[in-house]
Amino acid sequence: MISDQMRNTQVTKTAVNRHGGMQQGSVMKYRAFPPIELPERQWPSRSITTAPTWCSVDLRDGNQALPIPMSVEEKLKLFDLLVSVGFKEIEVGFPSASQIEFDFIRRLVDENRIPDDVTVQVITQAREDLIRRTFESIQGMKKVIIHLYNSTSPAQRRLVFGLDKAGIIDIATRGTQLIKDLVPTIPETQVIFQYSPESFALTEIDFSLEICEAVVDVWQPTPEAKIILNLPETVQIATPNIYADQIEWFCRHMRDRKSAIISLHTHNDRGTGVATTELGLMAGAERVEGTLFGNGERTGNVDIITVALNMYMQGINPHLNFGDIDAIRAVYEECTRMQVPVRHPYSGELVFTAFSGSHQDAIQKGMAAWDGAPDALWEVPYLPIDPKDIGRTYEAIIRINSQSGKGGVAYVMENEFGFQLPKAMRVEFGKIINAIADARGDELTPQQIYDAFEHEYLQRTSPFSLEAFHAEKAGASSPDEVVCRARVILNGELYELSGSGNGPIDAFVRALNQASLANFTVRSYTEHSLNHGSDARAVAYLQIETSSGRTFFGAAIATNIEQASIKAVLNAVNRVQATMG
Ligand SMILES: CC(=O)SCCNC(=O)CCNC(=O)[C@H](O)C(C)(C)COP(=O)(O)OP(=O)(O)OC[C@H]1O[C@@H](n2cnc3c(N)ncnc32)[C@H](O)[C@@H]1OP(=O)(O)O
Ligand SMILES: CC(C)C(=O)C(=O)O
Repeated sequence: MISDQMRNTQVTKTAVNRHGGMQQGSVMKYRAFPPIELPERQWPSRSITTAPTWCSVDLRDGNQALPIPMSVEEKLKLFDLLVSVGFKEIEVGFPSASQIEFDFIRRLVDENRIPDDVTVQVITQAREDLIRRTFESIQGMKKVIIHLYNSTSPAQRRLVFGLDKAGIIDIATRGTQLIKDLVPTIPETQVIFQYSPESFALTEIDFSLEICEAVVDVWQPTPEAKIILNLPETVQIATPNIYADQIEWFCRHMRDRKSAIISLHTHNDRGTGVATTELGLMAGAERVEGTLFGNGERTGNVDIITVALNMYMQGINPHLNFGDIDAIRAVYEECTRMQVPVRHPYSGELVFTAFSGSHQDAIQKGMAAWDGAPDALWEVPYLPIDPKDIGRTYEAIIRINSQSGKGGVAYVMENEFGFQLPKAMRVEFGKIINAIADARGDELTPQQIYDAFEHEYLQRTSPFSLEAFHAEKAGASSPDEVVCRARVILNGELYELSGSGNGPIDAFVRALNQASLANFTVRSYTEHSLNHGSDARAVAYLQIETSSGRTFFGAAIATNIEQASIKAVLNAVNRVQATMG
């Protein structure tokens, strides 16, 4: 008979299962991983000072997570890329998994594609047939890392293997022994042995140590011929400090630390793969397995590029070269059919781009202050590293939309088109661009910004236009005076003007004012050349103030600076007319 209480429990469970959704109230479905007892942990006060040994697992863990695993040709291409980036250890596959995996490894050997300073790694489960097949695949290699794994966590022991701890240790030690027995069959190959207690991070720490020491006892490594103990965070279940504690605990409790290389292999389920890896290094590990851009099972493996460039930005040479990140990304995307998200650290399309005004302003000032000397400290706000170090250009740093400000607009005008707008003009033009971006509700391209500049300042040919202008020194009696003659068209009518002043602009302005064609004074004037060589042109920027106190800029381009400045006067006056009528 079912009691009322049981019936109620069943009803509740059915309801939860049918409707799905997150558990409300007390969350009973999950629990925190127990902390590691490590009262005198050292890692929090350590820092990373040197690069670890990097091992790329793109061609194995990355590949096994792809909807369409890579072909032999794709794997070859990615392998060459990994070598060119500088990886000295590369896990090339799971040779017993498929013919493609096997054939790829054979191509590497038969076509002599493995550089002498690169060691390839192959993975196998602790099963005899798979181990033997693995040995077939590596025949003829000079050096290889054979990577044996079996899962050790309580859940996997119970659910996957149906074995107790002794049974799990037996799988690992028998696998190790078989590999050891087979090594003499490939005397031309130097074999390094790697063991992974898969799901290490979910395993009781003393059992992780017990199984690794059992494997060590079989393999018998020495300080000269070390074993690699790879301690994976196969699935992330805790905050990064727990993994760091696990690594430090393990290193401190090992019997023979000097005969082992401690390796990290983290995933990203909680989005903290980089953090766990960095803390794991602080906790004593000396090797890191991961992938480019973090490809891998589920949320991926740790992104080695991020870890390496995080070191680089702290002044540590990572000994991996990501100097052309876009080319690396292109090969990666082609081979894996994965896409690097636009906000991915260092490599995403938008990660060196600022849309917002205050960021743009600070970047523009930072870039202007940075002198580019090799020993100059990079301190451009909002750009943690110089994009050029990884082959990104400065062009896309500042992009303009309605969140942008005058600094960004000025940056685009200068960097894309060579216009050094005066400070006050930036304010005026910034507002014009902001209004356009707001109205369009879209990003403005540099060309659209230039077009707006041209339309607003350079192409103001009515109601005034200039037919001719000539200025010369007044003569010996007034050496500081300039006289000018100008032919100006206003609303289709030609005016012949003359005036004098302390320079051509002053003379022209006086001529316009004396003829009562306009009424203004000049507030500021700047000029610079626009480009060099035979087609050198000059740009003039001129700010006028009307009798009512309003100011307007005009700008003009011409092959000589005098022409540019006189046209800029009329362009400014035309803007007054267009605005005030
Ligand atoms: C965390 C990781 O990334 S580990 C690497 C995982 N990578 C891959 O699995 C990719 C390649 N794998 C494959 O191609 C296949 O799984 C193969 C070739 C390895 C094995 O194939 P199959 O034997 O057909 O299937 P399958 O993988 O399901 O085998 C499961 C069996 O292996 C056992 N097993 C799983 N892992 C191991 C291991 N490391 N050592 C020994 N036995 C293992 C399981 O307990 C299970 O045994 P059971 O059949 O008695 O229940
Ligand atoms: C085999 C091990 C190292 C692995 O891939 C993992 O734990 O993710």
